[in-house]
Amino acid sequence: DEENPLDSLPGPERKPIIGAALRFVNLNTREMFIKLREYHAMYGNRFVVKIFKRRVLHLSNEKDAEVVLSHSKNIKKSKGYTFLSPWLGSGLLLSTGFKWHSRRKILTPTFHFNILKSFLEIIKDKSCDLVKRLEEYRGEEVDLMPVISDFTLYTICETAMGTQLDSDKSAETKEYKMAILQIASLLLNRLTKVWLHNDLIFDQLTVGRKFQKCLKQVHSFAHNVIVERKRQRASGRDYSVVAEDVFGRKKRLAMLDLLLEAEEKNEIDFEGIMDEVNTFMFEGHDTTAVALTFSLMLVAEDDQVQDRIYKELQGIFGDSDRRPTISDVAEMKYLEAVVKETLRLYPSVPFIAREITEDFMLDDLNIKKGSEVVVHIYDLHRRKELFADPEKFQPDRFLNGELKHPYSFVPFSAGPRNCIGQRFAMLEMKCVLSEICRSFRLEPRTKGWRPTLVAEMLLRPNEPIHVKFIKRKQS
Ligand code: HEM
Repeated sequence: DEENPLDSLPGPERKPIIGAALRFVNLNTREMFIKLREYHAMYGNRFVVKIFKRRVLHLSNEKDAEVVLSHSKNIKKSKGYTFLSPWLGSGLLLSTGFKWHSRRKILTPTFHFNILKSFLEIIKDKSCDLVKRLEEYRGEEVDLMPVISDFTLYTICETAMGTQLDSDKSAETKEYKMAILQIASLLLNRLTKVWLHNDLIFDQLTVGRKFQKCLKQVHSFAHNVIVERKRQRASGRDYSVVAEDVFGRKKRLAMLDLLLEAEEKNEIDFEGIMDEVNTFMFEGHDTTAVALTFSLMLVAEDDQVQDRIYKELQGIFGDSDRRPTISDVAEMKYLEAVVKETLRLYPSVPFIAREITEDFMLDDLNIKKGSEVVVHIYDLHRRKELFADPEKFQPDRFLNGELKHPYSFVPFSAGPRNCIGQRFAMLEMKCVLSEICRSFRLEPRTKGWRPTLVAEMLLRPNEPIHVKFIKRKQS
């Protein structure tokens, strides 16, 4: 084990050969989250955890985050992400090098303003359905996560693949929904259990077999949707305008249509389209679901914030019950600050991990090829040097002037590998929150209560979050 400058940094005790391995044996995801916060408090914004030969540098200050995230060469995801590859293949999240560059170029126009405008039509419909679903609770407490997850899953499925999971009751569709929900949690479970990392062991166990079954269902569903959409395009119908679904609703543009256009120009092949569709389904569903759940929790317990949101919406819509346009959404400045402040406190992606492929300098510290670097967005967002009274929910901080540093707030990451779906996500979150806040007054189950947190790949509440939705006016 050769000398490495990282060994000069603080961190948990490095025993000969095993390093700090014993400290991490048998920790569940909640304990792991707490342990890393403890290390951050003990060792500061740069510390190293060495396990056997693996050195992981943990960072949580804005200057270091800038150097790492803006690096143009060190864009390779770290080993932890490899468990996702049977599902996402070499889709945008996982790919690197030339493949990543060319895919990023093809996919960027998918999130262009004009295309987002057409996705807003789907988001509005799904938001309306969600409001109706919340009405059915008649002011009783709602366990948010499952209800909100359905909303984000239905929304991404229709925008990504043009498929309606909610109204299509076929067995295949139901199976797909179950499989998508299960597959992500099986993967995260694997990530946090060292003995499941080995493929041979994993594949033999029930959890591994369940994973394979879900994987097959998810892949075969996506495959069939793509083939069907391709067939329709080949038959000469302009799918986005003419075709109608089984309910007589006009089919709308989906991300898949743009990928099929790219295929017609030989920019991507069938397998590539599968990978990207699966990647959108994975990245675009849970991330927004947790962010919306935390937003609703925070809004429900802050009367002042809720009044200001409502006032802003009244200013835009008056007493009309028309649905929001893209320029209405752009006008929701206070609501945007609420979403940002939620993402500051509860960043859906709490850390970003890279495998270093080229030596680089962090000030005077040489970070060598082969090391891993983790940027802790959760701790960065809570630095008191950057955000006064950091534990407090204060949306105003995003209205009053500039951030102290461009890398002090990075819920969507930053630099070349930032989130390609961030404008879509903000549009979706603002649209649905505005529809909810126009229709209901929110109340928490217990004021001041906060869930404990677990960080798998996403930051999640460890207990259910309950909110009451009290109808504002009878329709
Ligand atoms: C609140 C919602 C969201 C948050 C907080 C979020 C956050 C992030 C972050 C932090 C990354 C960088 C991950 C890394 O470097 O390891 C990322 C990447 C990505 N996100 Fe999002 N995301 C959200 C929603 C979405 C949506 C709705 C989509 C798709 C429609 C999406 C698609 C992607 C893709 C494809 C990447 C990989 C980009 C690349 O590597 O070039 N995300 N996201």
